[in-house]
Amino acid sequence: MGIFHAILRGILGWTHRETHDEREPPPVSSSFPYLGPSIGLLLRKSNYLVDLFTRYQQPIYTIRMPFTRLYVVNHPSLISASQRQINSIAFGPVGRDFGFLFSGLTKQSQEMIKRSGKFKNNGDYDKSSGNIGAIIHSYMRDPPTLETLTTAAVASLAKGIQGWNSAFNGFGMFEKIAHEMTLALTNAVYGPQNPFREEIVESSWRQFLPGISKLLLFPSITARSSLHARNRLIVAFESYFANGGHRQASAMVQSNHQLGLDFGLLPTELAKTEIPVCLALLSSGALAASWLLFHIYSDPAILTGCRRELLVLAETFYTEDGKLNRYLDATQIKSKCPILYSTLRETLRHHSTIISAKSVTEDVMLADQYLLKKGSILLIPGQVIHKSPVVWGVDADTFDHRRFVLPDMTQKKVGTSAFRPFGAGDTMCPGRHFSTDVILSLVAMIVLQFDLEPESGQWTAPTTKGADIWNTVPKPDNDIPVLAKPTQASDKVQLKVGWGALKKNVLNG
Ligand code: HEM
Repeated sequence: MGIFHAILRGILGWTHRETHDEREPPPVSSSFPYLGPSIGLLLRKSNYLVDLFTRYQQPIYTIRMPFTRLYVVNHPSLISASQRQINSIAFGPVGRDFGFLFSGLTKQSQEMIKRSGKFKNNGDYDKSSGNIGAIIHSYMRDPPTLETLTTAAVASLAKGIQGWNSAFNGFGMFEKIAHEMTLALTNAVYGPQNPFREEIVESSWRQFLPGISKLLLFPSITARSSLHARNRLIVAFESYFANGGHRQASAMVQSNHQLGLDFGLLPTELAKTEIPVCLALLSSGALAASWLLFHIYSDPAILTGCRRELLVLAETFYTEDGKLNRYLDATQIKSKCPILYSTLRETLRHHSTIISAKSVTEDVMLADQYLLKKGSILLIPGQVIHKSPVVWGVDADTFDHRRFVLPDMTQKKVGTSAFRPFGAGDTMCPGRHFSTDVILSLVAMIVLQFDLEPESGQWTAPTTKGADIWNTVPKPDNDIPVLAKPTQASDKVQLKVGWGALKKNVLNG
């Protein structure tokens, strides 16, 4: 066994040296080339890239994996350079293949989509043509669409939070927030026939997610229950479209549906194309909101600061029957509540485990310095840059809720080569404005109405060892059971939250 091990190691080491061009980024050594990094990534996930940076401190390096090279970029100037080379370093192929993998589209449907002329020669999305990515981008930057979606999501959240008085106590905080956010986001996007209103659809979604990382290797064995859950989701979306649910939905869903018809997809295949949309919509917002709540409620100074500025913003008024109410226009939170907004940005900086992944589609020199070979994958681990003392100062590792607040109480601007929770460049998350506004609205509703206390009596940050590598905000290993007590003030003054200035219908609604 020992000899076999030594021979294999020798062969792999030799292959590694012989096939590495010295103009490429320096290789980082592994006691077992090819296999060592695969195991490291499998076990340590995004933390593996942090470990390698801590050990080698390289601005860019090469990892050799079976069948591919990974170039890992850690320095802001090289990150900027890579973001400028959008033709030779593209997200599209990685994103498209990942989308195909977890949506479960048949090979035939994949070919129909690839041949549709909606992608550029390098496999990247053609933003000028209609494809799912391009459609989401266009709607998410269209102010009337954003307004309609955010209004609907905030209304749905307000309704959900109203029910907390009786139903919340004893629930896990992450689970409860995931439920409220899932309903709010999907109600906004899918309209009155939203499939996620059925409990079985929401629970199938949660059952499907952990299987995504296992889809590459023998999924029928390793991800069996996850695949069953995905089938239930596909059936739910198929009947949603068959019943005309999309006709009452957001314009984005209608355009996606039309696109599926243009591709010539059969109804079941067309239903599958909603799986990547749901993944983009649902995978990070609830986790970000929950971590934000954790930081706010575990530190009295943050809670006081956020609550105070929200109370200043909320307008008090009397209803027709003479009752005192308070109205919060959630469109104002980002600009008028600098501490809350900064705490959200710090939460994203502190917790984000984003690894931006791009395909190298032709041989290219990065910053005139490093050769990147066609067919390789370029990775930018957000965690390394988000915790870099060079970028953020000596306290880069600590949580400072005022990090983004300037002395005049405006927000500090930070470029996307340093602050990357939403990625950057051409493929920067199109849902960032929508989700930021929805998260801030939800957290404002809770902060103004409830005191959250952990059942254990002490706030302890959960570990995240089991979080999936593809997720940009990590899932905790265990939930935090909490008690939600209405604040003293909320007994006397009823709160209403809406998206937009106080309207007549709010008074009696
Ligand atoms: C806190 C919530 C969210 C976070 C942290 C987040 C983060 C990200 C990140 C890091 C990327 C990759 C960007 C890159 O590699 O350059 C991404 C892409 C994307 N996100 Fe989000 N996202 C969030 C919410 C949303 C929502 C609500 C939507 C709604 C539709 C959405 C839609 C997308 C889409 C479609 C892409 C792919 C973009 C492309 O390929 O061009 N995201 N997101």
